Amino acid sequence: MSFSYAAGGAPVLREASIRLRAGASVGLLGANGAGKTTLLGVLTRTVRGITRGSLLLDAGVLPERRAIGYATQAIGLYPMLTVEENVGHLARLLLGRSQARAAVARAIEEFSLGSIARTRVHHLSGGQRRLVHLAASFVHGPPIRLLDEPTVALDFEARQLVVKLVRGWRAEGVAVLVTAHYPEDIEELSTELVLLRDGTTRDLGELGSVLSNRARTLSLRGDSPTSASWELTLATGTLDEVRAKLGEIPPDVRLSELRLSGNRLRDILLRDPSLSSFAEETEAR
Ligand SMILES: Nc1ncnc2c1ncn2[C@@H]1O[C@H](COP(=O)(O)OP(=O)(O)OP(=O)(O)O)[C@@H](O)[C@H]1O
Repeated sequence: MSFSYAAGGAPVLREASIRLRAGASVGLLGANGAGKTTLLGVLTRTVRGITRGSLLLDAGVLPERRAIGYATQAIGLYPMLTVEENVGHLARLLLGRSQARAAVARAIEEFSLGSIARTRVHHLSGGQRRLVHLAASFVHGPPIRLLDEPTVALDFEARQLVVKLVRGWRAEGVAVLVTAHYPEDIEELSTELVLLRDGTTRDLGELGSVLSNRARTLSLRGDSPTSASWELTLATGTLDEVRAKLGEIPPDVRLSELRLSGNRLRDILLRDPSLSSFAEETEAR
């Protein structure tokens, strides 16, 4: 499908398609302004503009609105209401009074918000607000969950909680679509990758296969804090290649005595492939 914000305006999305599956999580990659939020808006019908074609989710057409939970990038909470009241407001709207109470209790527990449940939102930190926003967005337990930059402002513990929750949702069969600015976050939150560039989506496949095509990196670092020039990084495809490189070091030299440009070797680091190097290369291309 394609999408423009105004008639006659340049399309933000040209050839975009997305396939979400129960129990899988698609990480949507793309530079600032690539159109990720727009794509989520089209999926949820929350943006106004000119859409051509249709977006299909799995084999069916877009399901009923309540089947989708959308945690937008911008936090939408009532600052003068408490955490419980904010989550409860959405629960009543989406589920009705009879089911709302239990759903709110579940969401408060799931997002570890018990200690601040009766605190007004305007007293909360940015990270706490983000968690409340996520809890409210998914209070109705939708089978499809879209998360636009869910890790913004979260500290390490809160971020780990979100990663754990998303993995748990997948295990329950929820279909997830997530955007994040840091490749590490996408790596932890996704099982599949889609790249959005020039308004066109490219299905990159499963995260595991994207990473298995990446090189391991072997770094040998010296003990001079001032000189960066003698950090030696060898990109290697397999562990055998790393062993072969190490094998090039004469056997009578102990690694601890190895000198690089006259400096003593301090540590050897073998890094597994990660999405960071992939993202850097894709953005440069
Ligand atoms: N309401 C709007 N009206 C007109 N143009 C818009 C509107 N919202 C976004 N755009 C434009 O659409 C393009 C895509 O924006 P979008 O927010 O979807 O990108 P993004 O990939 O989510 O970016 P980021 O990573 O910075 O969040 C940008 O050029 C932006 O200026």
